Formats: sequence, C-alpha cells, structure tokens
Amino acid sequence: MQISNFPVLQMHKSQTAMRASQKDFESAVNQMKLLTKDPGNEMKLKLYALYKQATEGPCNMPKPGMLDLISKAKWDAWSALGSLPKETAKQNYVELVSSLSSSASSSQGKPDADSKQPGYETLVVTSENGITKIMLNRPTKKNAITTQMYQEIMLALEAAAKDDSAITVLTGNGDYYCSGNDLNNFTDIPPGGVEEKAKNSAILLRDFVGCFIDFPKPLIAVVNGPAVGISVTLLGLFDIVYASDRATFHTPFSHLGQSPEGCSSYMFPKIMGSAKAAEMLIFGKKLTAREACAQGLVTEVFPDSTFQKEVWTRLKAYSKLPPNAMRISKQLIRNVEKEKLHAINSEESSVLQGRWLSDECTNAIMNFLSRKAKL
Ligand SMILES: CCCC/C=C/CC(=O)SCCNC(=O)CCNC(=O)[C@H](O)C(C)(C)COP(=O)(O)OP(=O)(O)OC[C@H]1O[C@@H](n2cnc3c(N)ncnc32)[C@H](O)[C@@H]1OP(=O)(O)O
Repeated sequence: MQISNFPVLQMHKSQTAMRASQKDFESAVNQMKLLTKDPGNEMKLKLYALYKQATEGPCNMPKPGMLDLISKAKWDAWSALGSLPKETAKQNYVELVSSLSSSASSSQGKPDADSKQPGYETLVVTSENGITKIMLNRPTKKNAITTQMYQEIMLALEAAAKDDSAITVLTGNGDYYCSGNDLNNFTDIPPGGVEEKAKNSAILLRDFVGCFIDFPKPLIAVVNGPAVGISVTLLGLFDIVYASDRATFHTPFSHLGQSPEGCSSYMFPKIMGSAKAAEMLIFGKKLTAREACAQGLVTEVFPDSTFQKEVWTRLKAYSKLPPNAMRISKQLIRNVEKEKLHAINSEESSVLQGRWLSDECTNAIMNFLSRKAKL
C-alpha cells in the first residue's frame, strides 16, 4: 500500500472531542496526505476501512480472490465494520488520525535546549535560551511554501506551543523571508481534478492560518528580506514584527487573479486603515520596510548590516521575562477576536477556493510557471 494513500492529520483535541463535522473529516483526509512516517499496515487498514465506511457506507463489493492479498486485506477490514453508520465511521476516522497526530508531534518531542529538532525537511527548528526558532529553509526557492512546508510549519507551531520556550520566532534562511505560496503547488492535480485540488487547498489554508490564530505564546516574525503573499498577510496575526531595512512587503493578489488570506481582509484595514490596506490588498502596492512600519504592520526596522545582532539581543532579553505572564497578556490581547478571526479565515479560504478555479488565476500561474511573468 502507498503511504501517500494514508496521509497524517493535525487535528486539535477540542475538535475531536465533539462529533466530527464534515469539515473535520475533510481536514483529516486532506492533511493525511503528507504522512512522512509509515504508521504500519494495521493502522493503514483501519484508516482505509473507516474512510470507505464513512464515504460509501457498508462494503458491498465482491470479495477479491485469495491471491490478491492487498485487495483482500482491504476488503476484510472494510467488511469487518459491518453496518457501522457513516457518521460514526467519520468520527472514528477523525479520532484515529488525531491520535496518530498526537504521537507524531510528541515523537518530535520536547525540544532539547541548544539543539536542532529532527524530522523537518523544509524547516530548521531550534530551541535555545527560551526561544523556539522556526526557520523556512528553501533559500534557493526564496522560501516559497510548498504543501509539505505548510504541514511542517503547522507541526512546528503545535510543538512550540507545548515546549518550554517562552517565545516563538518565524524567520527565513537566505536573502528572502518568504516568496509566499509555491506556485508549483497548483500543478499537483489529484484524481478528482482541479475542483478537488481547490477544495483541498482551501482546507489546508484554513487549517494553516488557524494555527496562527490559536497560537498561545508570543509569536515574533524576524523578516530578514522581501516577503510576498501569505507570508505578508499572516503578519497581522504576529505579536511583534521586526524587519531588516532590505525587506519589502508585497501582496500581488489581483495580479495573480487571487484574493487576500491570512485574515488580512480584516486585520490590514484594522492595522493601517482601509485606504492603505486597499492599496496593498487590491492594487498590490509593494511597501518598503519603513513604509510598513509607518503603517503599523511592522514593529521596528533595523539596518540590514546589524539586523540579526540587534534583533536576537532584543529577543534574548524578552525570552527571560516570566513566560506565563507573557502568555496571559498575549491571550488577553488576542482572545477577544479569536472567533471572529476563525470566521474570517473560513470565508477567505472559501473565496480563494473559487478564485483558484478562475481563468484569471490559472493564466497568472501558467505565466509564472512558463517564466513569462514575475512580480
Ligand atoms: C494553501 C494555499 C495557500 C495559498 C495562499 C497564498 C497566496 C500567495 O502567497 S500569493 C504569492 C505567490 N508568490 C508569488 O507570486 C511570487 C512568485 N515569485 C516571483 O515573482 C519571483 O520568484 C521573486 C520576485 C519572488 C524572486 O525573483 P528573483 O529574485 O528574480 O528570483 P527567481 O525568480 O529566479 O527565484 C529563484 C527560484 O525560486 C523560485 N520561486 C520563487 N518564488 C516562488 C514561488 N512563489 N513559487 C514557486 N517558485 C518560486 C523561482 O521559480 C526560481 O526557481 P528556479 O527557476 O528553479 O531557480
């Protein structure tokens, strides 16, 4: 059996405690696609059977021949569920995947002080001096975010939320902070076609942004260079944004036939006023670091030559403040709007699902991929 047929899920315990919604189920199925560790054949069969029961009901397929071992094992597992109702199968599927997810994140473990955490291919995650640093690590691709990278960032945030560090930092390796969504993500079309791709991407986006909305500790962006697309829009959900004076902030959504995400349709007008937000989000105006700071999106700008030294000195001092007090203060500031932000996130994701199917978006992506257009 292919591991890719049994992708892993990141699901919050609170979601699984209640009855699994269709969204939870779809989210589980979508996120399971990026399993990096084989959960073993027994688990894969259980997941397969629950998935089939949840989507098709009781097994009424003819029994495969004895020599077709894999099909027979799958058929046996599905048939063994008898007349289990679809809703219960869905719930069991979500819970099973959630338990896989918890063991995956606990196996990533509590980060050792002063150590690089294993298990990430697209990130370098370290925990040192009370600071967990999540560094995007595709410098040759300007840290464009692949599907795998979205998943790894979610895992890293979930682990950071639980570890001993006082603050969490997101930054980029190389000359860019991040060039946004990797446009090649759109070329990996599943058997269900572009509609399924758009639907899966919307679920991934919603879950990804949701992790930032819910992140419980002070979250700091160290913007080491230009930032594009989703890496800019998310900044409204950070508690501090430090930028090198080399950084720029660009959200070319209209150019790409797309629309804002990361709760920026709400946070940007709130932060900088609707006129300035419109210039960025509708017209794709690129801001310098100093402009972004003047508009409240960036906390402070540092000269590039001393950026790393000054920022890390500052962060090391902050990381020694009482962690619980910082956490509680953050939550007081942020929790008031959590529900609203989740609703905005869902709406933005669903609007984007439609945009991804539009000619405007398809043409823009084709242009980039065929190298006719750059930002
Ligand atoms: C779950 C889905 C959520 C979706 C939500 C998000 C929306 C967004 O984020 S929209 C923003 C998408 N980003 C872009 O449109 C940026 C596209 N990239 C560029 O315009 C340029 O690459 C850039 C201006 C960033 C840098 O230009 P250069 O300095 O000239 O470098 P190169 O273009 O040569 O880049 C080097 C290398 O990296 C690849 N690259 C860079 N960015 C991306 C990207 N976003 N997606 C895919 N690939 C990217 C670029 O193609 C080059 O690759 P090679 O040619 O193979 O070397």
